[in-house]
Amino acid sequence: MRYVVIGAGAVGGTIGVRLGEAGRDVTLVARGAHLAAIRERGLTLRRPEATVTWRGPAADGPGDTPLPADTVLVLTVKSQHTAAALAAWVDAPVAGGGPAGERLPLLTAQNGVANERTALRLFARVHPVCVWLPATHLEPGVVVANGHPHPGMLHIGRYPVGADDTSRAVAADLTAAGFVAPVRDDVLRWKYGKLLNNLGNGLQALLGPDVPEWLAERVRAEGEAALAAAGIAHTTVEEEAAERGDLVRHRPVDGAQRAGGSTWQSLARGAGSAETDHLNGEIVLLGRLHGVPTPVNAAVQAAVRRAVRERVPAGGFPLTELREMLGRPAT
Ligand SMILES: NC(=O)C1=CN([C@@H]2O[C@H](COP(=O)(O)OP(=O)(O)OC[C@H]3O[C@@H](n4cnc5c(N)ncnc54)[C@H](OP(=O)(O)O)[C@@H]3O)[C@@H](O)[C@H]2O)C=CC1
Ligand SMILES: CC(C)(CO)C(=O)C(=O)O
Repeated sequence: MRYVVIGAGAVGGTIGVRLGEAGRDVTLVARGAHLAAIRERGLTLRRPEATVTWRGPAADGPGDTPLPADTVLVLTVKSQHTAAALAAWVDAPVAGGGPAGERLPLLTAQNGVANERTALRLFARVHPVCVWLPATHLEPGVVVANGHPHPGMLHIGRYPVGADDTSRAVAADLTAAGFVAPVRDDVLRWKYGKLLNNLGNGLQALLGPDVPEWLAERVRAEGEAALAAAGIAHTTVEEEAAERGDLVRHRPVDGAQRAGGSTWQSLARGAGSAETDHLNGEIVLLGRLHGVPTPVNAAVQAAVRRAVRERVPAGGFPLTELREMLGRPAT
């Protein structure tokens, strides 16, 4: 199988370079200064054990040449970019006839739980991936992958349930590339468990590493209540941690710890958007549908949108203002 990684940033860059190192045929899709840097100097992947530079095909879209029929598309853009990325690829011609949306499997290797439904409107074969992979992308052409001894854990299945030959074949390639890659019949249950974990992403992006415990607990408690009211199953923290065990731990790279999670990185890069409306926003949506109040998740959404708009530096949002937004002024 060949892999086209759409959005070769922190996660996509790590997956793509590792698959390439394992001898798989990989094309990295990127845009802007990052694409220019990859084309000029290759993609540098810094890891705890070594730094490697990947030099292979890099593209900004599908182009006119039909994609080989054994291509697997791996979507690794942030959730707010999913619809645009899929629209660019759905009608790409495939060798032997037919468009990518009908012929090719699409992996959604992203946080959040809405990408799969968005994808299934356009792609007939959607494979959710639950991504545990600590990586950082702050400068063009460079990705830092802190996972050790394995770069990450990638649970894979078929949407909406089950697993098939493609899930198993991709898992085998990911395993050959060094990842822990369990095949799951219930991969969405793992993704909902991960969603609860990712409710802290926005708080970390706003406040930095010292997020008050009461805030982290409130976003999670609201999340658990909304999922329970909606009748949605999710993995527990303990279940996920037991699976990961010592297989994927954070290790410093070039003497530096990982700076912050994926939403923190969006603010640190001064990106024009963040993923929070698809993480905390998913809980707010479920709360509205099922009559569960979710004021803290809604405040985090609003605060992150404001931080993006006003270009607040990562971790630089005043806690007092967040408290005001929650109707809980500083005492
Ligand atoms: N970073 C991490 O450690 C982890 C991230 N995740 C999840 O993985 C997903 C990806 O996150 P992450 O890797 O951090 O994100 P990044 O922003 O590092 O990488 C995504 C890349 O995709 C590019 N992109 C966006 N739209 C397009 C497009 N239409 N065509 C080509 N390139 C495009 C972005 O460019 P631009 O910068 O211009 O927008 C960016 O370079 C998210 O859902 C995230 O929550 C999950 C676990 C860990
Ligand atoms: C779990 C965490 C916070 C770190 O890997 C992540 O998923 C992210 O950065 O988005």
